[in-house]
This record gives sequence, C-alpha cells and structure tokens, in this order.
Amino acid sequence: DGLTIPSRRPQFQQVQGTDSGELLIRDLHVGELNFLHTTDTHGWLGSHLTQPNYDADWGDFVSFASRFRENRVGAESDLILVDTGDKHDGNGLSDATVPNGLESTKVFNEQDYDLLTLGNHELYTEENTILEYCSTASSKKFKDAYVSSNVEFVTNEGKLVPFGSKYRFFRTRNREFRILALSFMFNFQRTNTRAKVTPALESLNQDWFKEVIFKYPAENVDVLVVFGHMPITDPENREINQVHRRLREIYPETVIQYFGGHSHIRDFAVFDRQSTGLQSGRFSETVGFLSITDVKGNDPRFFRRYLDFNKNSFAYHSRVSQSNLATEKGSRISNHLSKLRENLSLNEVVGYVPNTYYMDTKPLRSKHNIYHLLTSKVLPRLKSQQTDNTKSRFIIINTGAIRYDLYKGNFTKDSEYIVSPFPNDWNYIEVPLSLAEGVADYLNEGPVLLRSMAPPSVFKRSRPGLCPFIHDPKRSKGYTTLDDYGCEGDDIPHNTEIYYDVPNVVQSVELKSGTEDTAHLVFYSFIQRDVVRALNALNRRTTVAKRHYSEKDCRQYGGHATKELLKEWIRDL
Ligand SMILES: Nc1nc2c(ncn2[C@@H]2O[C@H](COP(=O)(O)O)[C@@H](O)[C@H]2O)c(=O)[nH]1
Ligand SMILES: [Zn+2]
Ligand SMILES: [Zn+2]
Repeated sequence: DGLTIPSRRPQFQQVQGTDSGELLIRDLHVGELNFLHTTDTHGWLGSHLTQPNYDADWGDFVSFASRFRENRVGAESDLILVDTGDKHDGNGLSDATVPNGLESTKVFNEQDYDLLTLGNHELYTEENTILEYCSTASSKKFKDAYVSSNVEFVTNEGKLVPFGSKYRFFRTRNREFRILALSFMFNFQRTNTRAKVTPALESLNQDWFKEVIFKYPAENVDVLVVFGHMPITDPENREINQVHRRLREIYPETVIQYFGGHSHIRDFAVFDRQSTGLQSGRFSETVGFLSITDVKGNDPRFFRRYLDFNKNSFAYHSRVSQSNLATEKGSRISNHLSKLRENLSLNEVVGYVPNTYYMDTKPLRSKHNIYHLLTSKVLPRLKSQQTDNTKSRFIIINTGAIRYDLYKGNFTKDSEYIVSPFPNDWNYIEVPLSLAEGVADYLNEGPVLLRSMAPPSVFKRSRPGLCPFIHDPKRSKGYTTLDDYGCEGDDIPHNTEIYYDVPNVVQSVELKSGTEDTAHLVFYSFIQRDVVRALNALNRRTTVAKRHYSEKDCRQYGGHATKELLKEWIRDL
C-alpha cells in the first residue's frame, strides 16, 4: 500500500541476563519523548490471581508510572500516559456493580493519564455511556485530557456535544514539544441512543478539523498523536491506514504516533519513516512503552517495548527494588482494591474447575478448549418454556462473548464475569432443519459478518514469518509478539505458545431423528441481526422456505445465561 516501509530494527537493545548469558528481561530505551500505553483493560484492575506473569494491580501501575517518570524519564525528557478505552465488561471489579464500572471507574481514574478516550464497551448501554461522560470525559481531572474526535454525546436535552474534546494541543513539560492529539473510535455501529459515532474518515472532512488545520499547521506541530479504539493493523477494513493517508495529505513530514486498541493484541506497525503505531494488548496484561528520539530531526527513531504487567517488570524498568516500588498513593489504591473485592464478594467460591479450558491455545475440537466444553456439555443444559424435546435444536453463540480461559481451580463470582460477562438473552426462531444447520457455517464464512460480533482476535494480522520457537522449562508461558520490528518487543521472553484460529460463532447441535423437518434455532439476542441475515442468504440460495425472515419472526427463548449454565455444570461435577 506504499504506506509501510521495511521495518528497521531499533539500534538500542539493552538486556539484563544472568552469568550464563540467559536473557531474563529486555530493557527499554528512554528517548526524548516517551509514552506508556494501556488499552482494553476491561475492569482488570486487581491483578491476575492465577497468573504470576500479571501479578501487578492498578496501585502498582500507578506507582510504576510515578517511579518511571522520576527515575528513568527525569527532567531532560518527557512522558505521556495514554489509554484507548474498553474499561469494563470482563472482570468482577467492574461488572459486579450496577451500573457496571461504577466503582472501577474511580480506581481507573486514579492514574494520571495525559490522554484518554472511550472504547465500544462504553457505548453499548446508555448507563455506561452516561457514566463515562459524566465521571470521566467531563470530570475536572480529565476535562483537557479526554479526547474523542468522532464520538459525540447526546445530552438529556437531545443535543449533540463532543465526547470530551475533539482534539488537544499542548506543549510537553520538559522539552516543550508541540503535541496535537486526535482520537478515533473505529466505525462502531452498535452505539446506544446517548452517543453518535461518525466514521473517522468522515469526521476528518468536518468543519472542526478544518479549524484545527488552520490553527495548527504542520510548521507548528512537532508530533501528531493519534490515539483511539481502533486496531493498529486491520487487514479487512484498513481503517487506520485510510486515516493515515488523509493525515499525511495535511501533515506530510510530521511525526505521527498512533496508539490503538480493540483487537486485544500486542502490536506495532511502521506506517512510514516518520510514523509508527503501538497497541498494548488487553486485560491489564501489558503496559506498552514507546519512545521517539530525534523528534525534530530528519530521522526520528522509534523504540517499542511490551511490559508484562507484573511487579518485577515494573520495578526493573523504574530501577527500584520490588520492595520499594509502591508509592503511598499506589499502596492506598491496592488496599482499596482488596476491600472492593471483598465488598463485592468476588472471592465467593461457586465450585471447583477440574481442568483449564482454553480459548485459543488449544484446538477448537480439543476437550481442553472452552468452546468445545460449552457446545458439548454446557449449552445443551439450556431449558425454558419453549424447549421442545421432539425438535432438533441448534444453540449458537458468538465466540467474542467468551473473554478468558477458564482456569483449573476455584470458580468464584469473579470467574463468572471474567469468562462470560455479558448478560445475554436467548432468542429463537423455528425454521426448516436444512436452513438451521447451515447458519453457523455461513456466519463463519467471514465478510458477511457484521464486524460488531467478530471476536477481537479476528482482527489479528497474519504477518508473514514466525518467531524462533522457545521451550525452556525455566521460562513461563506468555506472549511472544511478532510485529513490524520483529520478535523482541516483549520485555520478558516467554515459551512459545501456539494460537489457533477462533471462528466467529460456535454451536451446540441436538438432532432429533425421525421428527418434523423444522428445528429450533436458538441464539444470543446480541447476534440476532446476523442470524436473520444468514437465514435469508441461505434461503435465497436454496429457496427452502417460501418466505423472507425478519427480526419480528424471532421470539424470546428464555432460560439461563451461559454463565449460569456454566456454574450449574461446575456445581454438578
Ligand atoms: N454475546 C455478546 N457478545 C458481546 C457483547 N458485547 C461485546 N461482545 C463481544 O465482544 C466483542 C468486542 O469486544 P472488544 O473488547 O474487542 O470490544 C464483540 O465483537 C462481541 O464478540 C454482548 O453484549 N453480547
Ligand atoms: Zn476490548
Ligand atoms: Zn473494543
């Protein structure tokens, strides 16, 4: 596409090893302008209790930012903290309150972000959108830092106002770099009535941006920071590449630094000689670090590092001992999180899970795959007034509704939210068996699918090449990231994990022999539009049913949500 150039490995690669030359941790290179980035935290503020790789909580992260600024960045360089949204749906700390996010937002906002914005999970329900706008976007602390260039909030009076600021221009504290910040949400079309998303490219043709260009022409901007809930690599729609092309028309030589989110991966892309993009995973597993050297020169150099969200990494990168990492504020936050976990009864044990069931590091048909578990053992437990045991039944779920591996050990109230946070209603439609049995395959064929239901992993770019295979008993499982700078972006080298593709949907199938030729097709209300679209497309191909289907033909099925069915299965073990 002419926009990306062969990647250039960074020249500065410090490592900390042992006498035997073992690589224990890759250091980072502090430049003139430095960034710490988080995204898609989804309420994971209390550390990962079953994964030592991610044993730091939000208090430790607040401490780290402060120690890092003091000990590594100092007064000669600058540091900007950025977050790109999706801050609940996926952990009990955010989801066990009504509305969800009520308590976790206060904790999240303790971090002194310089730039922050919203994700699509702040746009599904009115209550979440109102909470995000009132508690964060228009708060005193973040009123300048909160930017969204293409999302607007609908006030109680029905007026459209910017969700925060459309843009932010500021000078950095030490080197006085002139920063122009823009923020774009991907073209999300499922927002509730209290917000409006304008496609990013369309928003760049609106009057507000014309004023920005006039007020801040290229000669008055050192760095354009474009951060938002949009994947850094998006092979299907290439939305960020189109934004980049448009910005390059106006800022042809300016350094443009992107920070992305939504697809839940560690990623780094080179857009051109003066522009790169960083994405920093999900669920507080990663703090992304990016530095730029020679910002105003002809040859700016970029350095990226993905920090495992753990106390050892935080201590090492801020050059303190683990025992000296915690600041007073950080300790207070950690203590508050422990109390919040108790108050929400998140440690309440529901049952015991005998094995670990994985989303994408075991093949789909493996008995250790969570989707295999759900479709073979859990979903068939669904019962309601509509259940007709004489009919075949297909129960379809979108794989993006399942958010995390199900770990062996105690299944707690927190586990419910971690694995399947969404309060899904079951709907159904009675259709000819031959149509019902084709819907899941149809939805997994890709382009027909509304992006709104594809699992985050679908956006992963299948980069050519592989990283060297590591299998060392002294190393832990974890991320090995292949990005445009190669395979050494992660601060901790881990044993290689093989990731398997995850389809858009999976289904449980209960065929009843010798019965009528219609079946019950049961599905999450969240994917109803996709299911109806698939039925009509299949019907056009086969004309099995002499009719067109619409959402009006769908009925409530009732019955327990997946997380309830999973709890029942665990209790009955
Ligand atoms: N069944 C449901 N799935 C949902 C719902 N809301 C979101 N999702 C799934 O999550 C991904 C997007 O997650 P993100 O963290 O990457 O933004 C989306 O594509 C769906 O698969 C829901 O209410 N029900
Ligand atoms: Zn997300
Ligand atoms: Zn998202």
